[in-house]
Amino acid sequence: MNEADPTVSAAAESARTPVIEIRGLHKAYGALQVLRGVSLTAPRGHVVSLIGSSGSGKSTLLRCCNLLEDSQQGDILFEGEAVRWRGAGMERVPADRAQVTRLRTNLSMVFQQFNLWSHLTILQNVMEAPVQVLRRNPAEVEARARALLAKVGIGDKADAWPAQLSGGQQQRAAIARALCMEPKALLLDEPTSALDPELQQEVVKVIKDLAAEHRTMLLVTHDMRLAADVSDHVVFLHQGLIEEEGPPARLFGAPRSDRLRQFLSATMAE
Ligand SMILES: Nc1ncnc2c1ncn2[C@@H]1O[C@H](COP(=O)(O)OP(=O)(O)OP(=O)(O)O)[C@@H](O)[C@H]1O
Repeated sequence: MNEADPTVSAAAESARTPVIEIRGLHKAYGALQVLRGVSLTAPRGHVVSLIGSSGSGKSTLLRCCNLLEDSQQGDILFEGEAVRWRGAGMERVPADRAQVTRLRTNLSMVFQQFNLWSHLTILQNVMEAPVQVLRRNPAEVEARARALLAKVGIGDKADAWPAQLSGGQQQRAAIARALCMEPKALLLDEPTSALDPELQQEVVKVIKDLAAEHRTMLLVTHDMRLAADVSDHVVFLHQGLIEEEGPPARLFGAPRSDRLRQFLSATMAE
């Protein structure tokens, strides 16, 4: 690499900048403190999984990342750029609507319940936001949407309605929809939890393929095998704090905290 070339060093610097960085995040719903000072980093091309008991704050943390939820304290950085706030504490809200839009369109979310629009076909679902929100060329978006539907194995369902698809197919359509925004990262909130075990595997395969392509992903999951298989880094949350984190082999193979050991043995026993 030519260090003297400013374009080369700028590209290298940008590759090193995490897509998402959270520093000391606090979030409460009224009197309920859900996040109590959480920091995490999603480096470019890495998969970071959030695990923990029900109610530990995993989904809330994910939703705070793309500002679907407000937070009262702490920093959220997207590609090194800190979210700007106005107000403080329970009054704190993002100050810059354009920044919020930029962040949301670059951090595409996949929900547990798919959230496809029932009045649109599968192809229309995938094309809707790039065309209507990003104002991209419809013909180019359609070509990309069809390629993505083929990639997730439902190329023949483009003209079907969501209700005509199985849960696994709907979730794969939702992943294609998220990818069609050409986001910098995918935020996946328990993408397999609403599915029967045999349908989970279809979605697991797609997520593994995306991990193999080095897509940046933040994944909330109760599926420890999935977390172990796809993650570069696993974060165990307990009551709104990070109890333990590390590479999956270490975290699952040699957990250090009693709480993580208990959580893993209870989860494996299910
Ligand atoms: N909109 C809300 N209003 C009030 N309380 C909420 C809201 N959303 C979540 N909570 C509470 O915040 C806590 C954390 O919820 P969250 O969904 O983040 O947990 P989780 O770790 O993702 O749980 P699960 O694995 O069951 O999805 C829970 O006690 C939950 O009841």
